[in-house]
Amino acid sequence: MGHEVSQACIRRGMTLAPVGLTGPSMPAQCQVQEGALTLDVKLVGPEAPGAQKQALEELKKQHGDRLVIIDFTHPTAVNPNSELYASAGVNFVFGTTGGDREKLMKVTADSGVYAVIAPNMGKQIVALQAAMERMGRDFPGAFGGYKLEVTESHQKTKADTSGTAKAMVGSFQQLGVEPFSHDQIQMLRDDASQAAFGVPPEFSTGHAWHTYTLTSPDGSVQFQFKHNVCGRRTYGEGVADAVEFIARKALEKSEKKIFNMIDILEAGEMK
Ligand SMILES: NC(=O)C1=CN([C@@H]2O[C@H](COP(=O)(O)OP(=O)(O)OC[C@H]3O[C@@H](n4cnc5c(N)ncnc54)[C@H](OP(=O)(O)O)[C@@H]3O)[C@@H](O)[C@H]2O)C=CC1
Ligand SMILES: O=C(O)C1=N[C@H](C(=O)O)C[C@H](O)C1
Repeated sequence: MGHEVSQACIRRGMTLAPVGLTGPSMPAQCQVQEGALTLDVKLVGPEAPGAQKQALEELKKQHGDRLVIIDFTHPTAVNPNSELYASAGVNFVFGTTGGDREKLMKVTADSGVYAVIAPNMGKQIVALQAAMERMGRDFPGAFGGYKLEVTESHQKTKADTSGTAKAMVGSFQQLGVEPFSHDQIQMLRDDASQAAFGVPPEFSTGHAWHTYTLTSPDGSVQFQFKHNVCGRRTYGEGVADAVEFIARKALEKSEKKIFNMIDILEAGEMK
């Protein structure tokens, strides 16, 4: 996702910072290619204590509120990274799923930085999430007694359960489905079950397929909602929308500081 979001931001005319934070197994630098452009990015890993914070503070000194950090890392980095951004006072767009989400929201709110935090940046999926949230609010209990089944398939490197599926389950619960916990979400992470689910093999290293099935108590009525994404380009485009949005909110000194992608869609600012 680091490459995908960098490329999308370059396509929108933004400037990519020459420094990025990374995890323990990454090299000291990488190249981002978009069109005819090739950019070198220095990578700062977590090995040297304080180096990541120092890198952020230097970038902030140079770019002020025009600097937006984009985080697509790992569930184990969700809380340490959000604490790092909060302590360095940098605004951010956060697509990483998992971690302690309540703590993430609290640290961000207490810090006063501007942030977009969302488990899915794909415009049409954000619209589906918004529609399901609204249906849950407008017609609570409309699917009373229905049984929910959720299957999600992602590349085998994905460490956690789909954050999007978890958010959708919240709306189905509002609609009155039988009790359903996140542990009941069926995760597919191996080639054989992904092929049986219909995922094209060329996307085994980057896809997100979700199916939600709701069945009436007597089995006579069934609803199915699906969103199947091959590749990751759609998220990169959503991230570029989020970066433009949050940079503007910071420059305007907006009173509301924390947003999700539904807020951006509702503001008419997803391209
Ligand atoms: N909101 C959305 O629309 C989307 C969300 N996602 C989410 O984004 C996250 C990343 O996905 P993806 O790019 O596929 O994952 P990858 O595993 O391909 O990449 C994650 C990168 O983050 C690095 N990393 C690990 N720890 C840290 C850290 N503490 N600080 C900085 N970098 C770190 C890893 O380095 P190393 O290998 O050394 O650990 C790796 O290079 C997942 O949570 C995924 O669910 C993905 C797509 C869309
Ligand atoms: O890891 C991914 O790829 C994705 N992660 C997000 C999630 O956990 O819901 C969004 C999308 O499914 C892609």
